[in-house]
Amino acid sequence: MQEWAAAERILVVDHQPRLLDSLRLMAAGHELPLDAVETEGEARSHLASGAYGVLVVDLLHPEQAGQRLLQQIRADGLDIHVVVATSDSSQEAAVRALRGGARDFLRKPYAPEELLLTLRNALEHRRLSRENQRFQSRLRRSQQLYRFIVERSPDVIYVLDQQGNFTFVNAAVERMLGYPPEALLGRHYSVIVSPDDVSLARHGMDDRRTGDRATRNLEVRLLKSGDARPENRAVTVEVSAMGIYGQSGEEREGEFLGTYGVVRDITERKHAEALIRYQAHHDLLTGLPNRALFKDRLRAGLARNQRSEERLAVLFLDLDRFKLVNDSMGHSFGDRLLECVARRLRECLREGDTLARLGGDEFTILLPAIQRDSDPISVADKCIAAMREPFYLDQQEIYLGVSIGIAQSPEHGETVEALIKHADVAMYHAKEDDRRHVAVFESFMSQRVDQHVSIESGLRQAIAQNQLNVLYQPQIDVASGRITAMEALIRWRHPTLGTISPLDFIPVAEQTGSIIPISQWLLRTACQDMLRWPGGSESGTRLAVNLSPVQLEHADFVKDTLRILHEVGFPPHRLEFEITEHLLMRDLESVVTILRKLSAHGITFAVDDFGTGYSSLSYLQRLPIHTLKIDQSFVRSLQEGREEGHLVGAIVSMGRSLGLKIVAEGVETQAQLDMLRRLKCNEMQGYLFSRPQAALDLSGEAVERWRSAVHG
Ligand SMILES: Nc1nc2c(ncn2[C@@H]2O[C@H](COP(=O)(O)O[C@H]3[C@@H](O)[C@H](n4cnc5c(=O)[nH]c(N)nc54)O[C@@H]3COP(=O)(O)O)[C@@H](O)[C@H]2O)c(=O)[nH]1
Repeated sequence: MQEWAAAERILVVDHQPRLLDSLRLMAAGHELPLDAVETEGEARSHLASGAYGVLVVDLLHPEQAGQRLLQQIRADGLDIHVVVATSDSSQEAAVRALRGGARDFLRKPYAPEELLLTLRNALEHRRLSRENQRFQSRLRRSQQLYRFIVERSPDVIYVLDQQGNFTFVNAAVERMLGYPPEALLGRHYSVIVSPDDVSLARHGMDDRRTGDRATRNLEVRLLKSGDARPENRAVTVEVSAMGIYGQSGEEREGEFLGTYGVVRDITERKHAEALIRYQAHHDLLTGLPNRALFKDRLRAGLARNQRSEERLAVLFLDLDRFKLVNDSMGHSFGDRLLECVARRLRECLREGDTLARLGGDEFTILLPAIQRDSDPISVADKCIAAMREPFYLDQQEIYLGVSIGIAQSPEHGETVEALIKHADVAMYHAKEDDRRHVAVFESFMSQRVDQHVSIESGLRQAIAQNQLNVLYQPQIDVASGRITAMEALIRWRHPTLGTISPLDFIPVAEQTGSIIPISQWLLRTACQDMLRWPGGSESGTRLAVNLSPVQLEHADFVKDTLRILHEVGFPPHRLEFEITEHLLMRDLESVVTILRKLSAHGITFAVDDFGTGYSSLSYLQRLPIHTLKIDQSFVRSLQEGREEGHLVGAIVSMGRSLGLKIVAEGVETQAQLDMLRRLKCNEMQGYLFSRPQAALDLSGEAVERWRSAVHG
């Protein structure tokens, strides 16, 4: 429908020119927006402009123009307030006029005041009508808006009656819970509430309170429509609800009418919250508890133990050689390996125990109630045995190993921090125990850890700052007095700690990976020294270099070794690597492969500390072994008639039968030398001949001293 302009005009159509003139005068005097025309044609063209809201027409216009104009207005549906002015004073005329669409009727002749009043009323009526239309239209728009908002709301909006039955619910209920709104109308709200939450919902969904006291964000579980069991179809929602009370009109003021509420699906938020909570307490890679959760459980365990006088134990685990695998195989491989490690460790534990990953390759175990002192050690042994088994990942066979430190409460600490720290300290000790890989905390260990820390940080600069040097100790053929080999032994002159034994820093270097650059530096330096040494060019004098198991696991070990020999110009057949039996306990197959590769270039191998490790000797035939070095402990206890004498004799004859050279280590006395000679062991190394010496000290004079020691 047409909107009327604010300033609507009045059109008067009459065949009496004098009347029209007087009307114009009157209109001008009263500032009425009035136009007066005489003919039907003029009237039509004025009306066509759309500017007229009131028409005064004489029905007795000579050519029935008034009738036609009325018909036209009706036919076109024009919203014009028509006032009929006629001299026909009959009642029928008035009725006819009103039927014809007129709103007012004026009898002619009329007084100007009468017309003026009628026109003012007409204009006022028009104004009120326009205002009403505007109001209606605003109302319609706002209703549409509210309907739009309510229907499109992602939240369920509902109204319950006094009994708690739905009287309104928007379409969101179908999206959220699958019920068409009409299916819920008239039904009690409890039909959609999870059975466990019905009493909770009672306080919220049909809450009679209003304002600040009304229910806000009450968490309940609603049920999705469907046949599934309630626990499978619950949706967690947040309900805000309040009572509705009569205000005026139909209802009594203050009368309780029902409840109005909004329901928001917070499933995703709950998931996000749960995930955040989970992330805060778990290691995302392995899914194990993290440090925070481990500490919580340990704290709870300690509190429980205080009441029950039970004891608990903390095991601190650090993987051996993980850093090497991670560096050489890449971090994603390392990550997957850690997942396998976590699974394997988990299988070694009982239900109530906690296995946590602290980060990197460090894990902790909480044994909350130990019965016997030996329980933690049994668990540790189980973990060590499990970790000794190879891992198979991407068609690769990986050997790791683990070292475990143990601290028990109350004897090793009664707080979370003390127990974890002491288990950690014991773990460092376990790392150095090449055989058992497990250690229970003892107070002296703390000092060693401080030293360990300064060794670890100092090692990084040791090469660059020229703090490393090599000493040499000869191996002598006592039959000929000839030096058969020189063993290179590393030393570290620490700027504050003084000279540090390789026994103290080699294990740290192995753990941190710095053994690789250190060993490369030693090989290069020793080869260069040997070439410079006056006796070094004596044909057949070999250079003996100790090999760390960690070096063998380094992917480029063979390539790097051959490169260094080539760069220095040292003949490979003069190099002998000393390996320990413990190395063979790890992964014999890959050790065989690597040793054979080097052996193909002439490099020889000696088994160091022979007799202290591997029980099976079958490896001697599989590996390219050239020399057996009888461990110092056998030599030290060599005394006439003691069992070790037979053992050394057996080693010598077994070695001979395999075509191996036998070297006795740690020979300190003439008596030992004589015994070894009688046992047909002619190659020896030990303080009796020489302590390890710097390259410069290995003069011809020293060599003479050794020869005289041999020949007495
Ligand atoms: N991976 C590497 N390991 C190395 C390297 N250099 C040394 N080591 C290993 O460290 C351990 C301790 O070595 P060190 O303190 O040098 O002791 C050696 C000799 O000094 C000592 N020895 C020799 N003769 C005697 C003796 O008559 N009595 C006595 N009490 N000790 C003696 O024995 C050690 C040599 O042992 P071995 O290697 O088994 O022949 C030691 O395990 C070294 O292997 C290195 O560069 N890399």
